[in-house]
Amino acid sequence: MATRTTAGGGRGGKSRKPAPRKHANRTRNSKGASSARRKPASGAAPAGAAGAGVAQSWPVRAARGTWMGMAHAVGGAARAVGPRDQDPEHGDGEEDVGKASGTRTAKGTVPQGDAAPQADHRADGVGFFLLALAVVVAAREWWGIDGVFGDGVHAVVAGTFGVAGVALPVLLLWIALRVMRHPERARANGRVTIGLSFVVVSVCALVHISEGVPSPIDGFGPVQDAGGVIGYLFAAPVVTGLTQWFAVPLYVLATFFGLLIVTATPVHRIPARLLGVYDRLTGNQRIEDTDGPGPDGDTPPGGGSRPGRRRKRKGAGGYVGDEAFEKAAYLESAGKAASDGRPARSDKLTTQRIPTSESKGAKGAPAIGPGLLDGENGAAASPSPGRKKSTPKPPVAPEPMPRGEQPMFDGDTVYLLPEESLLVEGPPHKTRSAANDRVVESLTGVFEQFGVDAQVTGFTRGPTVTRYEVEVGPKTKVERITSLANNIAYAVASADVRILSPIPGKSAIGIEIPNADRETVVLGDVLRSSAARRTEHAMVMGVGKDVEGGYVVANLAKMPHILVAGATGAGKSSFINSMITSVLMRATPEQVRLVLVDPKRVELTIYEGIPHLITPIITSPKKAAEALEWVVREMDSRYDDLAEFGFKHVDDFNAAVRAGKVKPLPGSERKIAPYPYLLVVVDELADLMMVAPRDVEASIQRITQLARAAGIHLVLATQRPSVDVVTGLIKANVPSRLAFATSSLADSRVVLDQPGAEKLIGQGDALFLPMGAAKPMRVQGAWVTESEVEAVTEHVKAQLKPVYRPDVTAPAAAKKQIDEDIGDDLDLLLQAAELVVTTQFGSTSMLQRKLRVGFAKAGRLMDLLESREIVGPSEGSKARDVLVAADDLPAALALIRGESTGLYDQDADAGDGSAASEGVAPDDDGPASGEVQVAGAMMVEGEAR
Ligand SMILES: Nc1ncnc2c1ncn2[C@@H]1O[C@H](COP(=O)(O)OP(=O)(O)OP(=O)(O)O)[C@@H](O)[C@H]1O
Repeated sequence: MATRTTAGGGRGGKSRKPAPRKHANRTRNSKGASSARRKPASGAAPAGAAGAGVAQSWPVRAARGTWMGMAHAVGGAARAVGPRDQDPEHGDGEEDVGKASGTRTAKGTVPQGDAAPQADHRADGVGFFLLALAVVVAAREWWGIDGVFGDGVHAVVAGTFGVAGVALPVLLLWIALRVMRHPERARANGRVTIGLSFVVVSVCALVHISEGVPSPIDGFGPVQDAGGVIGYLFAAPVVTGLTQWFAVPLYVLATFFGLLIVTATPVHRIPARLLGVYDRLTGNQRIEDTDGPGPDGDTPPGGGSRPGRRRKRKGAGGYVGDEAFEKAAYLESAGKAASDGRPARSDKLTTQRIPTSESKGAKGAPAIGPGLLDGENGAAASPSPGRKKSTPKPPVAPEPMPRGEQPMFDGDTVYLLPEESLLVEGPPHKTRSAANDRVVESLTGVFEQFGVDAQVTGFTRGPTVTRYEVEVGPKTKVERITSLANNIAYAVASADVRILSPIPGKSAIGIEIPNADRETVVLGDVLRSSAARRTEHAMVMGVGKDVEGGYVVANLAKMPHILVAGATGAGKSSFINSMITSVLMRATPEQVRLVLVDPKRVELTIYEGIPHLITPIITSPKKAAEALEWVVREMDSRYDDLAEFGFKHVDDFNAAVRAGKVKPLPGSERKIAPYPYLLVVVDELADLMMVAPRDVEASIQRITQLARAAGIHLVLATQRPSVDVVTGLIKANVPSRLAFATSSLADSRVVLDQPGAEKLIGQGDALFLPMGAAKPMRVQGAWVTESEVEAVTEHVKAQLKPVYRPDVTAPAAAKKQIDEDIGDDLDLLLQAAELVVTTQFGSTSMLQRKLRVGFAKAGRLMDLLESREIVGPSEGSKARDVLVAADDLPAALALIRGESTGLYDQDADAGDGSAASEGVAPDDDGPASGEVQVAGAMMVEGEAR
C-alpha cells in the first residue's frame, strides 16, 4: 500500500518525494534572497530565465520591459474585473462552490510578502503570451485569416488536435485568465495540466473515432479533419486492439475523469459541487457541507446576515436543535492540504463596526479616546496598566451591573480582526522521509527474526509520529505482533511505541512510532486549512494535525466544555495559547468574551489588556473561585432572558435580536443586544481545588450542566489529573478531553478513561477525545510563538480597550451568611452532611474514619448537623436518625452554606443571583423585571452594514 498523502505535501502521491526540511528552508531563503535581489529593479524586470545577475543589452531589456509592461497592464485589468475567489487549498476556488458570497472579496487578496508581486509579474507574462496565442489561433481557426502564417498555424493546430482545435482559443483564453487572475494558485497548475491533458486527449480520440479512425498513411487531410495526430495516436491502438465499443466508453470516462481532476472534485462530492454550481447560477446560498458550519446564529466575523444558511438550518419553530450534539471537531479530509494556504478572508469579513450607542445616555460614559467610549464604570473600565493596578481590591463589593447587562463597547469603531499573515507559515508537510524507510526496514527485520508472517503494507506520516500499517498472514495471531512491542521498540530505538490493534475501520494493525525528524505544526497553517475555513464560527480553534497529517480544528462552542490535562511540560499552556490566539484571530470582543484564570501567574500574562477580557486576568485562586460563582450568576441571568423571550439557546436569541425580532417588554427601556459567548479558561484547576474544593466543584458542576445553551464554555487545564482534582463530578460534566503526555497510566485513565496518554511523547503530542467520539485521536498540538501572540494581542489592544465588569471577582453581595458557630469548618461540615445523608447513617465514628478527624471534631460536626436538623438527637452509642432524605441533600447543603434560596433549585434560584445581588426586584415582579437592562454587551447592529 502506498503512503497516504494528506497534508501539506499535497496530493502528489507516491511519485512526489517530499523535500527534506533543510531543503525547504533553503527554498524559502533563496526566495527571500532573490526577492531582495530584485528589489532595486522594482517590478520592471520579471523573474525570468535570464536570471537577475546576467547583464542584458538595452534592446533586450527594452523589449522585455515593453512585453512585461503590456502583460502587467492586461493582468491587472483581468484581476480588477469581477470578484476573485480565494481558495488557499486548491488554488482554484473549487472548494468555494456553493459558499456564501459573503466570503468573497471585491478587491481580492494579494499574496503577501515580496514574492507576491514577483508571482504576479511571472503570471502576467505567461498569461499574456497565452492570450496572444489564443488570438492568433482564433484568427485562423475562427475567422479564417489566410496567408502563409495562417496556414502554418492551421497546420500545427489542426494537425495536432484535428477539428477539436477550434476549441483551442477558448481553452487558451481560460488558462490565460486563470493564470493572470490567480497567480497565487500556481501550486494547482500541475493538477490542472494533468486534468486538461486527459480531456484534450480523450476528446481528440473520440472525434477521431467518430470520423472512422483515418490514418496519416492515407493522407494528412482526413487526419486534420478528424482528431489530429493526438486523436490518431490514442484512438488507433485502442480501436485496433479492443474495438470502438470499448474505446468510446473508455475515452468518455477519461474525459469525465479529466474534468474531475481539473475541478479537484472527489467523486463523492460531485452532487455537492453540482448543487454549488446551481446555487451560484441562481444566486442561492446554503451551507456547503454537512458537518461544516457552526450553529445557527453564527455570524460571520464580519457580520453580514446569511439568509441561505439560516433558511436551511432553522426549523419551523426557529430553534435549530441542540447544536452541541453536532460534531465538535472538524478534520481536514484526505488530500486537502493547506500548507500552501493564504488568507482568503476578505476585508469585509475582517471588519466589524461597533456602532455608536444612541441608547442609554444615562449610563453611557464619555469617550476616552478616538472612537472609543468607556464603559459604565470609569475606574474599572480604564485600560489596565498592569495586573496589580487593574485588580484593586475593593473594600466593599462594587456596585454590580443590572441583571443581564454586560459592559458595552460603544463608539463608532471599526474593529478589524488580525491579519492572518501575523501567524507564520510552517514548513511543508513531509509524507515520507528516509527515517520512515529505515523504520519499515527495522519492522520487517523484527518480523523475520521472530518468524511472524506479517508485512508492513504502508504508513501515514504525521508531524510527530508515523503510523505503520501491518497486515498479518492468514494463520497468524494478531497477538504475536502486540507481544513483540518491546522488540519493536528496541529495533527502532524508541520507547514510545504504541500499537493499535486494529486501526479503527481497517483490517490492519497500526504501529505508531515517533518520527526521528518530527515537525512543528504552526497555528497559522491550521487556521488557514480548509478544515478551519469550512466554518466561520467565532469559537473555532486550531487544534493541530492528526497522525495522517490532516489538520484538526474544533469548535469550542460544541465541546461544550473541555478538560486539558498532562504532565508538566507536555504542552498544555501551548495549547491554551493556541486556543486564545485562535479566538482572537476569528472573533471580535463582541462575539466572544474571556475569563482567564492563571494561578501560575506567568502563562497568560501576555493577554493582559485585550478587549476580549471581561475581567482582568485572575491570578488568585480565591478570586477565581468567586469568578466561577459569577459565571453561575451570569448563566442564570442569561437563562432568565432566554425564558423571558422564549428562546432555548443563546444563538437563537442572538439571531432574533439581530433580526430585530426581540422587543423590550412594554414600558421597559432595555437596550436589547446579543450575548457574546463567554469562554472561561482555567489554567490550573488544581490550584482552585486546593482553596475551595466544594465551591469550585459546585460552580463547575452547575456551569457544565447548564451553560451550553447560555453560550458559556469552560476550559479546565491541569497538570495533576488525579481524582482529587478532576473529581468524578467534574469528569461527568466535562465531556471533551485533551490529554497531553501524562506521567502515569492512572492519570491517563482519569483524563480519558483509558490508557494511552502515558505513552505520548510530550511537546504537544496529545490524544483528543471530543464529545461524542468513541476513540481518542492522536494529534500534534498547534504551536504559536510568543512573538506571534504578541503581534496579535498588540493588534487587538490597539483598537479597543477592555471594558471590565466590575462584579466578576467580587463576592456575591447576597452570598451566604455562614453561621458563626460553623467557623472555619464549613468544608468539613458539608462533607459530613453529604456523608451522613448519602449513607443515611448518623454515626460519629464514621465521620471520624471517613473525614480523618479526631473524636472531638467529629462530635462537634455531629452537633452542628443536629442543630441544622440534618440528624436527630444523640441516642447514646446508637447511630443518630438521619432527618434529611438523599434527594434533599442539595437544599440541606445550601442551607449550611447560608444561601437563602436553594442554589441547586433551578426554579427557585432563577434570577436569584442577579436579582438579590444587584438590588433589582425579582422576576415575578412584573414591571421591575421589565425594566431590567438586557443582555447587554454585544451591539452587533453593525453586522447589518
Ligand atoms: N504544540 C507544540 N509544538 C511544539 N513544541 C511544543 C508544543 N507544545 C509544547 N511544546 C514544547 O514543550 C514545552 C513545554 O510546553 P508547555 O509550556 O505548553 O507545557 P505545559 O504542559 O504547559 O507545562 P506546565 O504545566 O509546566 O506549564 C514548550 O516550551 C515547547 O518547547
